Amino acid sequence: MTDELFEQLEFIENPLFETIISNLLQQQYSIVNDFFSSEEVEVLRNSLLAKYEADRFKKSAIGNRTNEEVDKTIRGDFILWMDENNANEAELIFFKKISELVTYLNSTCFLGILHKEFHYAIYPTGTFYKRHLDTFQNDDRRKLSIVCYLNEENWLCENGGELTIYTDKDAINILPLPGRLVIFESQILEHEVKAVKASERMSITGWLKTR
Ligand SMILES: O=C(O)CCC(=O)C(=O)O
Ligand SMILES: [Fe+2]
Repeated sequence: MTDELFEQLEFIENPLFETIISNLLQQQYSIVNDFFSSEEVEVLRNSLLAKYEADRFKKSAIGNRTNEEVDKTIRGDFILWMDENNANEAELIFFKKISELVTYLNSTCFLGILHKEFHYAIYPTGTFYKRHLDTFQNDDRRKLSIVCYLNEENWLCENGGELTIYTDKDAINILPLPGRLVIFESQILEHEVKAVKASERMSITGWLKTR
């Protein structure tokens, strides 16, 4: 009986996910290049742009959905929440990969992630998101923040828009390169999006949450 159960639950080690876990344990963040292939980034970017052009994005707010306030001196991006239950083909690829990561985290680190929420984001030229923590006073369920960049291949340093993560010792500057995924501890690491100086910065941002 017991043998049967162990057979069914045979565990396959995933080197990429193992790297993410050891990065998180050591430094509370992980940067993964090419988490999504350039083809995957392209379909996701097209999906974002189609919805943006159909005017479905709204001005981002601070605070959570029950307690939100638009303040352009803090953040200037436009967002659209994704609906996993009505996902298009591109979004299904996205959610499948993220779900694999969540399943892995739950089975190896017992993180107890029960929910996830993601939104598309566009930062037009001139916009930014001032230094902040991704948790709310009235809700501490966000455990891990995930950002995935959907920009064109030729994103330049001069375009700005770096994600800066503040650790005890350093400020880590991360360019929003296509396919790059950044994952970090929501309740611990303050971070900011530096002003975009040229072009539009496109991404998907989300959170893995406990109950
Ligand atoms: O786009 C990024 O690099 C980070 C976005 C962010 O910090 C947020 O939406 O809370
Ligand atoms: Fe954030």
